[in-house]
Amino acid sequence: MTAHAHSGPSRPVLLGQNQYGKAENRVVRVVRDGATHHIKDLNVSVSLSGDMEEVHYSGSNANVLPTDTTKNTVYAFAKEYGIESAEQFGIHLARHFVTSQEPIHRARIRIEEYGWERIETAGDSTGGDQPRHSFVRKGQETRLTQITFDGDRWEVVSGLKDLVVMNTTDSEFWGYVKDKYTTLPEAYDRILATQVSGRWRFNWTADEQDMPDWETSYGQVKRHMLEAFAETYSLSLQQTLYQMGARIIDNRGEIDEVRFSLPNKHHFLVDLEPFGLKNDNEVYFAADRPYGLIEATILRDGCEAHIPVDLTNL
Ligand SMILES: O=c1[nH]c(=O)c2[nH]c(=O)[nH]c2[nH]1
Repeated sequence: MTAHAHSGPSRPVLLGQNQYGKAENRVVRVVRDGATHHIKDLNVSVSLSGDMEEVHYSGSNANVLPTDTTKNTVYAFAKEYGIESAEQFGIHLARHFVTSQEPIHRARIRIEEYGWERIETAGDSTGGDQPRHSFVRKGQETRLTQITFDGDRWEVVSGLKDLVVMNTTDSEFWGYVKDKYTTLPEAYDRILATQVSGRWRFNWTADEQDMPDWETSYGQVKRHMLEAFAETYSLSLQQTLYQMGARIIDNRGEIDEVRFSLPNKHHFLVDLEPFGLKNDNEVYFAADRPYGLIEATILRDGCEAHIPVDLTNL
């Protein structure tokens, strides 16, 4: 029996509009111009249509370019043609699928682009040859605060969430424990990216004490956090986290405790060798899950921890 057999003669079953492809290919392309890096970060969805009746009716795949191949093409083209703009990249892809595959008559490429800005560190304005490989994703983070008052003492915990940052070099991860389940290759030059969720507790507790300037404090905490992220040569996200907290404690006397929850947003180098292409730390697959989750509190010496371990409880 064929798949398009139908029960009654008066109501034939017909295949209507159909399309297929790989959706949401997350590709990050790094261009390394000496110490100055440039990045493009896209979410690319491929949808193809054409002579696809047979695969629906009988299951014959003779006209089907696998969706897996459309994914590979996205990554290979990121290397071969680069990503000048989302439009240019989409045009290359659409043209390729329609002109190289006889059964494919139409290609629709949808692309979302995530914007990034450079993290400017204090050194940038003075010296010309600062490394420039640190980025913060465009769009505002969400600023948070919690105030508690028991009629006597105040506790103010402020923070932020959804501040996304990336270093395209100066990050390694090696020398870790290896047991019989360990397969992770050691990395000597990897991307380090995270979506910062942080909380910091002010030591202002009594009305009589000078109240901090909350606006200035927030701006400076964020600045120190970003500078520490950009300037730390990282051997682990744990080390970077500690540096971010330590910079805040060292520079902001009004704060005694900082807690971070940092998802390790993994960027995997795509193997382009099957396509005869060398991936010289240029094309990455940005995985959304699973992710490592690195969390810790950094305290001023002699102070007690009050921020809850689970930041969602604050
Ligand atoms: O910075 C990292 N810390 C880890 O604990 C870890 N574990 C892992 O698999 N990759 C990483 N990266």
